[in-house]
Amino acid sequence: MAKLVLIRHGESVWNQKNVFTGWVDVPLSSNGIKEALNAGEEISATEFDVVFTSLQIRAIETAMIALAQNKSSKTPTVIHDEGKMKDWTTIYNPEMEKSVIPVYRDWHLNERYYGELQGKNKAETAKEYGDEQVHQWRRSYDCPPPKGECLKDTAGRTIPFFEESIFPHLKAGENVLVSAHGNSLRSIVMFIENLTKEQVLGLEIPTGKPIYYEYKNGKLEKENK
Ligand SMILES: O=C(O)[C@@H](CO)OP(=O)(O)O
Repeated sequence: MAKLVLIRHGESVWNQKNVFTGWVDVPLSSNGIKEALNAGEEISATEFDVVFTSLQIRAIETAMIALAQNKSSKTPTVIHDEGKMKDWTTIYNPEMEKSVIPVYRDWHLNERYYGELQGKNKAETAKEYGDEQVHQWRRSYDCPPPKGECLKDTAGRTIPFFEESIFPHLKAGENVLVSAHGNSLRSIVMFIENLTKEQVLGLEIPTGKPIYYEYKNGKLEKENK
């Protein structure tokens, strides 16, 4: 049996300002760092075999801060893969495998691209375009923000990555941590839990709160902790 833990990054400095972020690469706020520490405490007993994050610092920081609390004697280490080395142990000293948890960063897990809304205050945007229109842009499956990605577009990159790069580790019985973003994770949760377009409209993923699944008998089952 293998465990999958999904964590949305802790609060970012633009979450704190209520600003659309998307692909803008902002760090965690001090509250977000606290959330990452708390998440780490919560998952500290789980020994992870591999970690995946987006390319964005708020998700990478969250993973590394959370794993700093881990009971494992292994050290999370970002593998600078750049596609050149599929099996990192061939480049790094194979001995390292005993002391390292590989952390892979990949753009496919980046937050939904928010297009022209990036950098705009969410409350001001709602005043300008109306609450319902902004809700559709933020939470619907197939209504994209201006020049941005709808959730379906985001799923078009997160789900193939999940199936091709993450799932095989679960099948091999490895425990996997994924540190990503509110909407890139909504697209993954929608896929895992087979949610409808209507159901995903109401799906919110809070910052820094781990979501737990177990892989057994060929499928992922949610653990209600
Ligand atoms: O601004 C963003 O990138 C996202 C996540 O923080 O915002 P929302 O939750 O409104 O989709």
